[in-house]
Amino acid sequence: SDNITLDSLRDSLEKQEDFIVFSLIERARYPLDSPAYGHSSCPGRQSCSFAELFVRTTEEIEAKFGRYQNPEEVPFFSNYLPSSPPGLIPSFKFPQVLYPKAASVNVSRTIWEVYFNDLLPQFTTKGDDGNYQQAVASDLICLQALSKRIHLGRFVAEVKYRSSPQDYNPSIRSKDLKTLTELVTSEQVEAMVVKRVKKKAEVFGQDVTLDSNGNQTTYKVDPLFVSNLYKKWVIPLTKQVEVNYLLRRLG
Ligand SMILES: O=C(O)C(=O)C[C@]1(C(=O)O)C=C[C@@H](O)C=C1
Repeated sequence: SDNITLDSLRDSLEKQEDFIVFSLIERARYPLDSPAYGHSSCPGRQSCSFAELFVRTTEEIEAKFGRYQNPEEVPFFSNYLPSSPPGLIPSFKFPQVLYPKAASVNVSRTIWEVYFNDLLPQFTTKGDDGNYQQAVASDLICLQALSKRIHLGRFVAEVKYRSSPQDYNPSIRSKDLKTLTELVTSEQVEAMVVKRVKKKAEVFGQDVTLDSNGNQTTYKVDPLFVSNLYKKWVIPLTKQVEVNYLLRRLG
């Protein structure tokens, strides 16, 4: 856990951008497919959407096979997860970096709501092609990628705190959200991230054609949508995770 530095975490955040852009591109292959988000029957509960049922069921299987042994992974429906049968998962000791009382900081609910209500209709076309399983499987990949990125804020906060606890302690004690937010903010880094993800969306998502007549470049996902996603949601939620984590750091 001593090997983790702010630079290594920023490196990880940068690599995760590739996966986030690719997963958005993959989901954008299908239209909105809105029936997948309407209600269907859900065992043991009154009702839930087809998408929610798919995510719950997949998380159950992934939990059994050890996905959440890695503290970087955060499920959307932690209440229903089964434990793994003894001996199934090869043993591995993940470094324990997080402060136990702050590790459970979680914005999964917000990510879920923002993704389905705000984001999805923006980067998919209108329409229904019946590929509901494929669409929600791609949604889950996007959701997991966004959640992992945003919840990495817990590790970023831990590393920042360890490097200068004296800077943070007074604001943690007085629960001063404004100062804590200022302390974790680097506007320069944020501007660079937003610019870089736009470029990645341009490079990874441009439609490739051999036709040299039309020189109008088109993209599978609008690069401006991707940079706005980061500016409006991904970075602010990461900072919210950082601040909420710090608030529990002395508990
Ligand atoms: O790199 C950091 O220091 C972070 O805290 C991560 C992050 C981000 O979400 O990309 C968030 C807050 C900072 O203002 C800069 C960047």
